Amino acid sequence: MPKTLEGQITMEKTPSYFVTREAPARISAMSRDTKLIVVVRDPVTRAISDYTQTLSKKPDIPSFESLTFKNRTTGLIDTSWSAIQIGIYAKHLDNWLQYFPMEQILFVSGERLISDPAGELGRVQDFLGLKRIITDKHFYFNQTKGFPCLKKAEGSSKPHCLGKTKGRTHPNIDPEVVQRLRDFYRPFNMKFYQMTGHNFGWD
Ligand SMILES: Nc1ncnc2c1ncn2[C@@H]1O[C@H](COP(=O)(O)OS(=O)(=O)O)[C@@H](OP(=O)(O)O)[C@H]1O
Repeated sequence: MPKTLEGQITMEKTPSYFVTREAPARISAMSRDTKLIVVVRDPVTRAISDYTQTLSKKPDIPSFESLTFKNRTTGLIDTSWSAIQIGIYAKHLDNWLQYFPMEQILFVSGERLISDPAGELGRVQDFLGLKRIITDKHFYFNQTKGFPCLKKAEGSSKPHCLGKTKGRTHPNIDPEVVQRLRDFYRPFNMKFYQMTGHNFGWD
């Protein structure tokens, strides 16, 4: 990490840190004051999104339904499949809480980032002790993309949406499998709401 001067904030973005066992100890050893921001979304949608991304690179992989189960007949979920494992947020958070207090971690709702991007970024700015510079007036809803986009990209006067790899159409998944996954995640989600003091409304 580069040295941070007075009045500067250094940011680093690596999604996999949240689920990497060694990351909290290493980051804490570097700086105990580090603030951590994690974007979380409904773990079932997250798993399907994860699968959709892999499918776009390797079209020959087995179906989502077959990867979900260790044994489809008994309904035993394959928790070693990373698409499933990553969504057990309470377990990963437990690991971080061994090194960082809850006050240093902000969980951003992926759902609200879409429905109210300025509101969610308001929380981020407050958490970082920044003035609320980014507000509603910076966004518009792009009907073609189906997502909020920036009215002007940084250093440009043109609107800017996220790229093609963000906001892909998900495949249809057998509703029974989706329900089984909802049942699987419910207790972990409840624990996560308790730990964060925030109901993300996934159930
Ligand atoms: N404004 C806006 N525009 C487009 N997409 C948006 C936006 N806000 C949030 N999202 C959601 O971001 C999801 C992809 O982000 P990821 O961090 O998973 O992408 S990546 O894994 O780093 O490629 C992506 O997930 P999918 O819909 O599953 O593709 C989007 O739902």
